[in-house]
Amino acid sequence: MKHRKILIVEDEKITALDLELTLVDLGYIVVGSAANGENAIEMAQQLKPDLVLMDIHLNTPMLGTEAARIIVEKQQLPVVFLTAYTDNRSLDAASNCLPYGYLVKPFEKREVDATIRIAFARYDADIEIRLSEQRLRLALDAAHMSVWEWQSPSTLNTTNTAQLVAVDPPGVISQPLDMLLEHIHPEDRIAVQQDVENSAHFSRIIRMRKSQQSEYRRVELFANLFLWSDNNCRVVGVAQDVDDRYKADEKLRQASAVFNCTSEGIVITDGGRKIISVNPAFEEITGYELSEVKGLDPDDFLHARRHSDQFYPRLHDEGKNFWSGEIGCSTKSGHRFPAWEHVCSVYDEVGHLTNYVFTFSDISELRRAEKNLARMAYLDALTGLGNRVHMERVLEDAMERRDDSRSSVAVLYMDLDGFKVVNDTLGHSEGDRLLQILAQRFQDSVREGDIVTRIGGDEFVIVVQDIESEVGLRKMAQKLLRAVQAPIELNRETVEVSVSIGVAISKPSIKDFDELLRAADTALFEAKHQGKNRICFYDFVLAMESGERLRIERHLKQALNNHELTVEYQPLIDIDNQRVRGAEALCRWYHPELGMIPPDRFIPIAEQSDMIINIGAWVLQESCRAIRGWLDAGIKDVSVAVNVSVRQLCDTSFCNIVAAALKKYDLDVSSLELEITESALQSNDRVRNQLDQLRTLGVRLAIDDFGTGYSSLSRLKHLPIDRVKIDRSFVKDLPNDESDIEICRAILALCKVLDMQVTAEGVENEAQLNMLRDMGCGCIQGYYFSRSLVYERFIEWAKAYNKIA
Ligand SMILES: Nc1nc2c(ncn2[C@@H]2O[C@H](COP(=O)(O)O[C@H]3[C@@H](O)[C@H](n4cnc5c(=O)[nH]c(N)nc54)O[C@@H]3COP(=O)(O)O)[C@@H](O)[C@H]2O)c(=O)[nH]1
Repeated sequence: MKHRKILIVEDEKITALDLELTLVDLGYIVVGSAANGENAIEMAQQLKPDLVLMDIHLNTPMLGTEAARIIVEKQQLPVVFLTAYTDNRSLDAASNCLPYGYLVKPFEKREVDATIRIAFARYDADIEIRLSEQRLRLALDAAHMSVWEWQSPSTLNTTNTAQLVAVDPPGVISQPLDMLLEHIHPEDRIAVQQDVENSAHFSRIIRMRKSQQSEYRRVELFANLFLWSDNNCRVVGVAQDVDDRYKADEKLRQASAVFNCTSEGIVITDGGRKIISVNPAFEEITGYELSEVKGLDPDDFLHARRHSDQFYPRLHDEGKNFWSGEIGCSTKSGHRFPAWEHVCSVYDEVGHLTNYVFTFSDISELRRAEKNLARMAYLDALTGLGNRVHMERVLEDAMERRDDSRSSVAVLYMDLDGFKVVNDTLGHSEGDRLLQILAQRFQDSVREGDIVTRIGGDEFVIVVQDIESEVGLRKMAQKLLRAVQAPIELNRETVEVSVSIGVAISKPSIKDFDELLRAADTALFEAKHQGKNRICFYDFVLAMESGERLRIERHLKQALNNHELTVEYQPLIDIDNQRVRGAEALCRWYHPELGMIPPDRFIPIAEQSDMIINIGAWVLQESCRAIRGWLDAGIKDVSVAVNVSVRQLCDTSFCNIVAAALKKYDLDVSSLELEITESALQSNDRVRNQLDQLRTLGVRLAIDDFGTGYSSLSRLKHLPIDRVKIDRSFVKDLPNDESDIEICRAILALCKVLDMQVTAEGVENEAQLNMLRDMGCGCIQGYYFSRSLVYERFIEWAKAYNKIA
């Protein structure tokens, strides 16, 4: 206690000297003596005393209390005031400096000693408290904690000004509770208020923010309620910023939920791949429990094949730290399943491998679905047969194999005859039913290795591999013909259809499957052309014809532009008045190199593309131009019959084309007749609509080649038809063939009832003419009268005929 340094501040020199002597006598060191406040502040800084004895009433501009305040503020030195008398103002000012004692002049030595000793003792205790507070503050700071204190909880309400002392690094926050509550998230405020009012001890995590601008952070409040000795209640607690921990916990909780609830199996191992943990999905998928696999390497029991020795080292070397891929896995019962697995390595903060995480899912379902999809991609949904893609695959494979073994492959290309009629008349569901029944019949008719496919609409292709002989193939095709011919029982009706079959056998000259298929298609085309319901094999002649077809197709595109087409007119004779009643317009093609190409060669080719639309429109124009010319040349009451293909009728602008041609040449609608084949009439609704429109326009319609198609005589009455043309095949053998006679008679009789006119075509001799006239046929066309004539020749011919007749 002694040898402590003391600074005396006293303006009365004698008092100062007396005090100094007393202090020295008591064993203290007097470091200096100041007579005014300014000196005192300076000396306190330079001499660094342990205590200042300060006269309250310095007789200088700066008061002792003011000088003491500055010294305490700057140096936190203990101050003891010296005073001879004390007024209240001086005492209040002195109290604000928190002095460590008062000495009243004149001093008693013992009193001086006691006061200074007490002052030092208190000061030392304060230092201790300050140090411990500092330590606490540092500890709180390190723990992200604040201390808060609040008095009188019994009077708590938000307007209460009770003080809350929060030690919040770096400083102490002191604010009323309602202000503090403002910093608490609205949803947490009531709970905090209730805790403070009602609980002796509580802890709670709340959301709090430092200012309006800052974000809410999670803070954990701990508090205890104390009853102070003055009977006041206090709540004292700490608030710890746990936001980072809370977020980390939240992530852990989420990770744990994923771990427990995901449908993917998860295995966590240590760095040596010994299993530490597995999730419920792992147990569900594999049937193993954790206790059974703990400490095992997944490669030892889960993976059907171990990862290679390089696999794990490569995982680290490549720096990706994860791998994904398909792998075979086994369950506890030995069942194998395909799995999609992710392997991920985990490192600590210094880069040491600590864990592996394996996640995997059973992808058996996916693989099954993929297989089904693939199957569906090759399957015709309606019939269950393979589809075009399947057929092409099979054929391609078979052709490739043929290269190895020199065996042959055959394709039977089949197209139903008359399927459209069934579809249009009985409806699509009956059409579908028919296709299903026939698909089954085809299946039943072939051998096991033969592949039956439906490649679209009513087209079927059968691929026959390793064929033994052409004879066997022919037999097979005939069997198929018969299978189709047998009556088919649908839901509403029993129907009969037939099929045309084109057959092609692979030859060394046929390079690929596409070519083989084209060959079969060419043969099919020929089968249709020859009258349907038959088999046609692709051979040399057909190859030539097909080559010719390609040539025609190529040249035909230019024929119209190159003015190679012309129209000729074959007279139609009215038997009753023996006059020319008109002509049929017949298209001719004179190619500069290929020569004259007859219409039955190029028209079917034009009909396979839109070329027929342009050619047909051109023939119509020419025909109208011809009528106008004949009228102007004085040949009255003639009309022209123009052939119209089904493709033209499907073209929605056809009616307008007809109307425009008539208008252009100022013709009456009666001067035009359109000839439509029976099959065109049965095509589809679009065609029927066009025919109705043409009818409304006033154009007359005729059925060409009647009897060769599918129209029954009884169906005639439902068709928008004015004239029927008896096909020349029924005329050819008149007057000798009984059945032809019957057919012609029946057609004529029915047309009479239905009030339809009749033309017989292909009349080549007088006997045919006489018989048809006797049967009541009104109009005749044929070589007997004339072949087709060019426009100018027709004028001469018609004038001459009318004169003679
Ligand atoms: N869509 C279109 N089709 C057309 C057009 N021009 C012609 N054709 C069709 O081409 C087919 C063949 O016609 P073509 O070689 O002209 O033969 C016609 C006549 O020459 C022939 N005929 C006439 N009388 C006799 C005869 O006494 N004997 C005999 N052997 N043949 C004869 O008949 C054909 C006319 O037949 P049709 O049309 O059925 O009345 C033919 O199908 C034409 O329709 C065209 O511009 N568009």
